[in-house]
Amino acid sequence: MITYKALTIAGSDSGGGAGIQADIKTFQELDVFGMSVITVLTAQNTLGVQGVFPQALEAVEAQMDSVLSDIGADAVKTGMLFTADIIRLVARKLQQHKAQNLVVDPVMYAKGGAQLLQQEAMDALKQTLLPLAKVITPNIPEACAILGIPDIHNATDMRAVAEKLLELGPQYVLLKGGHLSGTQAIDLLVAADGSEAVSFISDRIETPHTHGTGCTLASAITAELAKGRPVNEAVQTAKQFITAAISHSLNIGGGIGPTDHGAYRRARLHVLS
Ligand SMILES: Nc1ncnc2c1ncn2[C@@H]1O[C@H](COP(=O)(O)OP(=O)(O)O)[C@@H](O)[C@H]1O
Ligand SMILES: Cc1ncc(COP(=O)(O)O)c(N)n1
Repeated sequence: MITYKALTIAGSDSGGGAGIQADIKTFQELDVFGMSVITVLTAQNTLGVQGVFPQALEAVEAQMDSVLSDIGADAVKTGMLFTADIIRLVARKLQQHKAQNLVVDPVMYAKGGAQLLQQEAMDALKQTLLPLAKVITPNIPEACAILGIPDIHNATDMRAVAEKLLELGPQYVLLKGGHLSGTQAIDLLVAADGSEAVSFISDRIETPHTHGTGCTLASAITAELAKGRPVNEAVQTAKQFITAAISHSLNIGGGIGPTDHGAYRRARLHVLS
């Protein structure tokens, strides 16, 4: 029986691989009841982003009030927010509704390069949203853009970058290493309470089809936090989930295909049967 509830506040990806669609699929696969607040509609496919349509602030506010005043959420994730006004509104409403277990994925670019956060929204992200987060999940280019430093190119530099991000106020930083080269995909978790840094390592899978991997990882963390799991365990399950999804990624469309959100469940059923 599903007893836990998770909310995603993010952009819609018409192509189904990232954004709200990836998040809801992931919540469902991890046995958590999924809800959504849509901030932006994107016209998007495997080839790129053809259109970006931010929703009216009243529409974002009304969705948040509807969901959080009645159903509530055990954990909340934010993804594509696009404008400074939407970021400030979302931060204010999260505080008003005393949202628990907030995961902030500071989405800035799509895999094809399209901009998913306006340049002038960076300050609002840093000042209003990151300090509310239990976990933030930047990839390396996002982490370096937030800090205003040049991109890093090796795993040994990840620790310093992740620790610098803690100064912005989140309780945990999961710095994702998917953008580095090398035979492994390494993500690093650091905590503001001074506990040991932990690396989550998988083999790097040779595939171009990684559309939505960041959204999927962050929503899997959110689902596990909704169940009351500690952050370390939530990230561990999420890393297994995304690794299975990338291992079975889908060669659909003519560009960067999505991952298979059902692969983790099927692998577990196979082991259990
Ligand atoms: N080729 C790959 N093989 C295995 N894991 C990967 C690969 N690419 C990314 N990952 C993992 O997918 C997740 C998303 O990572 P990343 O690509 O860095 O973020 P984003 O999707 O936000 O750009 C991370 O857990 C990362 O380690
Ligand atoms: C609506 C939306 N949100 C987020 C992403 C980023 O996707 P990724 O997980 O590949 O970084 C995207 N392409 N579209």
